[in-house]
Amino acid sequence: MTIAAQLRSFSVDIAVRGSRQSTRVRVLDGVDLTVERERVTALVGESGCGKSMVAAALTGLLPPGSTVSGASIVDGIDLAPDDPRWRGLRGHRVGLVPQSAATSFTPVRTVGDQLDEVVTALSGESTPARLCADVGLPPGVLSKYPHEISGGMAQRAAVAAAIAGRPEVLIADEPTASLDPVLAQRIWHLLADQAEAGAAVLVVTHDLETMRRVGRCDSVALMRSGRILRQESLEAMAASDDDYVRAFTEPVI
Ligand SMILES: Nc1ncnc2c1ncn2[C@@H]1O[C@H](COP(=O)(O)OP(=O)(O)OP(=O)(O)O)[C@@H](O)[C@H]1O
Repeated sequence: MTIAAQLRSFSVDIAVRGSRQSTRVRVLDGVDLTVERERVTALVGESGCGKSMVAAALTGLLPPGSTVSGASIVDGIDLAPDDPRWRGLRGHRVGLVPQSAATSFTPVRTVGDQLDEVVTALSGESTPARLCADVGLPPGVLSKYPHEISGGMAQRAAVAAAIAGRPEVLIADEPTASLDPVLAQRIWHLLADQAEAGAAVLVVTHDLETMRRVGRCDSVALMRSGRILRQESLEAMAASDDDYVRAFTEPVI
């Protein structure tokens, strides 16, 4: 298996502005994580432990003014947060399904126009209609504005946009958060298909159960307080008798 993206001893401090002065807060603290090609890796952990920051670190989208140490390596390149090469990588080599899918679309243009723009910009082989079909969206969605579709539909449209360029690394931040179980399974299958086609897929999720049922969870990285506690197979993790670990695996195994 080949590593497609990696964080090595990666720490991030972000500036938090108070009413009088700003302070720096450590949000990632020596994170080690590997995301391999042809595999689906789940990133789990309690709320606020830093999962979205990991997604941001691997897509060059950390908050402005962040100070980092360690390495964030994508496609073999060690990239600082302000490296201009991120622009060329995003979409083509690294795709992101953001946590706030609905707000990732501009409100003033139709979903179809925006997907069309993404396909053109990325020289993608698919079409907006085919991408919609892939993620289980009815074709009528293409003529709608983002405020006219449900949160779950926006979520699927965001997945469609992220896979338009067939990125080698696909990072999805809670892609099934506002979906019913049937649609959630469909999205998991879709992500598994991307891995099957060779992509390295990292999914931030609280839904290991559906992931396991779909049968595609090759590795689980467990976070707490800005650190990765362990990264291993779901079965290996389930064998742990640590209370924090069991809280994530017990409902699943
Ligand atoms: N823009 C910001 N300003 C200040 N603090 C932030 C900002 N974004 C995130 N944080 C803090 O960074 C830490 C990590 O946040 P992050 O969103 O990565 O957590 P998470 O594990 O994804 O949480 P959740 O599961 O609730 O989405 C948290 O303590 C959060 O409060």
